[in-house]
Amino acid sequence: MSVDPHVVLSAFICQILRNWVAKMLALGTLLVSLGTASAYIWPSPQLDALEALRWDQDGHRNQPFSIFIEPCSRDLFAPRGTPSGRADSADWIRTAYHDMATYNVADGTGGMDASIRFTEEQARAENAGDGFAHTLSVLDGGVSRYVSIADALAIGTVMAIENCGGPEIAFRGGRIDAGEPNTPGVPEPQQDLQQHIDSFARQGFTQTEMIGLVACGHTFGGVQHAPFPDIVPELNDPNNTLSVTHFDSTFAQFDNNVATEYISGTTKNPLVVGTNDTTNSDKRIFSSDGNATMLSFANSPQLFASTCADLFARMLDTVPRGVQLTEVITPLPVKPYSVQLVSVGEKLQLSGEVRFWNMATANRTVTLLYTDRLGASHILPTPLTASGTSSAIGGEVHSRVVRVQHHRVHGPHLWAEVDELRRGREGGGSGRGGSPIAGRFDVAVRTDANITRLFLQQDAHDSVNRPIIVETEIPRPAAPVAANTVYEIWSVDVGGGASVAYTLRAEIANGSENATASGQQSLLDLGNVLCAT
Ligand code: HEM
Repeated sequence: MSVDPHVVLSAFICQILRNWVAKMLALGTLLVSLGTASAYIWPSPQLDALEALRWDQDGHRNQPFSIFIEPCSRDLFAPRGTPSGRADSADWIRTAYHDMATYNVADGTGGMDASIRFTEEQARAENAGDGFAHTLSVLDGGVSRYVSIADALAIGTVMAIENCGGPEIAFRGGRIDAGEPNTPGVPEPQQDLQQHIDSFARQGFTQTEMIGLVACGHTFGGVQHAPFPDIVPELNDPNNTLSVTHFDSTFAQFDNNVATEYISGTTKNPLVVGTNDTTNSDKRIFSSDGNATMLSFANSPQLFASTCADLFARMLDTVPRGVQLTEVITPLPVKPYSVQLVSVGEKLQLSGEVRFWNMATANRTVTLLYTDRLGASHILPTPLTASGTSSAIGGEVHSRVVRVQHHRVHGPHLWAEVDELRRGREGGGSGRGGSPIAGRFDVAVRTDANITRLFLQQDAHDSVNRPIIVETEIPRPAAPVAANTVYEIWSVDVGGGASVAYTLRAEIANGSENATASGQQSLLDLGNVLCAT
């Protein structure tokens, strides 16, 4: 049998990965000195996925969210594309708040756990409107085994705030999706001030923080006529077809107008100047400290922004007791993507991309280097080509992606130099399996690797839509199928489905220990690492 040249799993690849990780650990001090103390160590499948969703927003390798809030007044669900007066960005922020607002600080239940996705919660009067269903249908596009629905909602919220003029929000990942609806508890406009103070206390916020969080949220969006006909009228306005009375004059923009207009008495906020005083909850809340907090926001856009940055982050980090969030996820200065080592005859070919965050400008030259097994350094002969730029936070920060293709390599260490700055580090190796059309994996396994189990993992959803993993065994061949003197081939047919993503994993008997290592790529681009030694 001939060896599929696209398949290789080797001790050599593992050596690259391990050396790379060791170097990244050594690099830790440098990362600290670059001001990215919380940058994690690549590779980490979960953090890689969260980092990409959080930061690779526009341009090259853009992730699925930001286009839905560009421009920030965009309403994907507007009837026949009319200017509806609504905005996806406002929906996402309100959805996150309503998901969190069930939190009970006393018993640790509720909080950001995507329980708002249950129709039972959405049917409650406290969750009037269809913005929750709209939001989740869009943000579902970012959910995977590494990104929970609640994490996707949190990232969408961060983007909506940041990309629409707001401050940078510290984002942590690791939220866990609820398996059932939470106890009700979202505040409603007809409740009195004491009920709101008590409600926010249960959620973990003081009265002053309540004023802040409501003002921060209500710098976006407004009240729609359909779900709240007793609060706002039908507008019969072709430029506001869903009759939304906005909280301030800039409903798709983060700014302190919600405070300046309130303090100056020009506000049209329907929860302040509504004709029915019973539902004027913003008025009662904003004035509950003699307007001191709102005055401070009106006087200082900076104070408003920094207060909102803190409160929004706390809102998103309010999770059920026992859920452990990650460190704040900052962009990795150097991040490899889709790094693959492919066997071609007796050689290995390296290809892939490296993202340089805010570092490699068009004027800089990027060089990849590697050391061979004897420790000698070499420069990859062909200069790297820029394959695009990506950006985040409304275009404030940019990364540059360079592509390395088909360089033959012989050594285990690889790193990047950006002009005089040596900061990048090398990527792992790869196995690449099967044709997406035929849906078959042929995996070359080292005969001396002592693999006890080889299997594929595939994303799926459980009965309440939480991401789960389905496993497919790759059986040990009944009779060894030798590829050459070093490898034998294990195979599995996975059926059709060109766009299915798989992770290839192995359990390896190492004395009495089992070890598992993995990476994730699509079937078309399986850039994985399987440590088989
Ligand atoms: C006492 C507390 C609160 C009450 C009574 C309240 C009430 C309301 C009401 C009645 C609406 C109209 C919804 C619609 O028509 O679809 C609304 C919209 C909104 N609320 Fe609140 N809210 C409160 C707190 C908050 C907080 C703390 C946040 C976020 C931090 C927030 C964020 C939003 C946003 C972004 C919208 C606009 C939604 C859109 O335009 O689609 N609210 N709120």
